[in-house]
Amino acid sequence: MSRFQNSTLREKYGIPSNAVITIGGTVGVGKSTFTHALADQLGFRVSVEKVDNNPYLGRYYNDLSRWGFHLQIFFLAERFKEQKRMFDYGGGFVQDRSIYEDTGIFARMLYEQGNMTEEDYRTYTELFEAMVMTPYFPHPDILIYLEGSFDDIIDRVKERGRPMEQQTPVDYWQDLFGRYDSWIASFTSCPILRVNINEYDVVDDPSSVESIIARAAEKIRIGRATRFSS
Ligand SMILES: Nc1ncnc2c1ncn2[C@@H]1O[C@H](COP(=O)(O)OP(=O)(O)O)[C@@H](O)[C@H]1O
Ligand SMILES: Nc1ncnc2c1ncn2[C@H]1C[C@H](O)[C@@H](COP(=O)(O)O)O1
Repeated sequence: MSRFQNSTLREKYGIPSNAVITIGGTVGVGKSTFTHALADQLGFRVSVEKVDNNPYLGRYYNDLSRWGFHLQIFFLAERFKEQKRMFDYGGGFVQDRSIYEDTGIFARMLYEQGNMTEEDYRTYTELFEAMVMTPYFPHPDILIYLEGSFDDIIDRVKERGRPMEQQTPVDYWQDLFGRYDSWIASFTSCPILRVNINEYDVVDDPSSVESIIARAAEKIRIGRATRFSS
């Protein structure tokens, strides 16, 4: 079905055609799968991460401290280009992972683990802040945060089978999981909808995604009303 045929579901729940919906959550939780399912249901475009042609990701997993800064700069540049693309289209996007996770989770984790120097971390943070202050960076209308048990998520990482992730020690995923948990508890940059991965089934029960759309629509409506009235 084309994006435009599906826009009736967006209209049914009153989601503005220029909305930007970001999907967050730790590696393997199901963001990319959910991003495509949701975009299909709403008739929105997708904004996805560069994994297959990423020149640093494999090297990063082999040596975090050697390639950590390079990878963060690469992802920042990619997300900025995507941000500009979404801005140029005037919204209507579902985005796979927010830029807030790069800075608030990954870059910070590298720094706190001693895998990024203080100077590099400061340079990265200043670059991020300068980018966020441009007109291309309105906050998304909502962050749909996917969560589940650590064991279920690790099973998904194994099932997906990216070699570089399979050989990464479980401590890395455990640290990331804990950081996501604390990060989302204090996240305030835009409205949040927390969704447990057991609440929906994109393959066998598409109507479960519709109920998430209904809940997200309400948050978007309230978020916009609050933003535009203040
Ligand atoms: N709702 C779901 N039910 C079962 N498996 C899923 C579901 N969503 C994703 N998966 C599987 O879990 C793995 C990770 O999903 P993916 O969307 O790539 O996660 P992320 O983008 O968060 O890293 C993939 O193998 C995918 O097929
Ligand atoms: N900012 C990041 N730093 C380190 N690693 C990152 C960052 N953003 C994404 N990644 C990694 C994690 C995964 O191996 C791939 C794709 O992410 P996914 O959560 O599977 O969509 O890139």
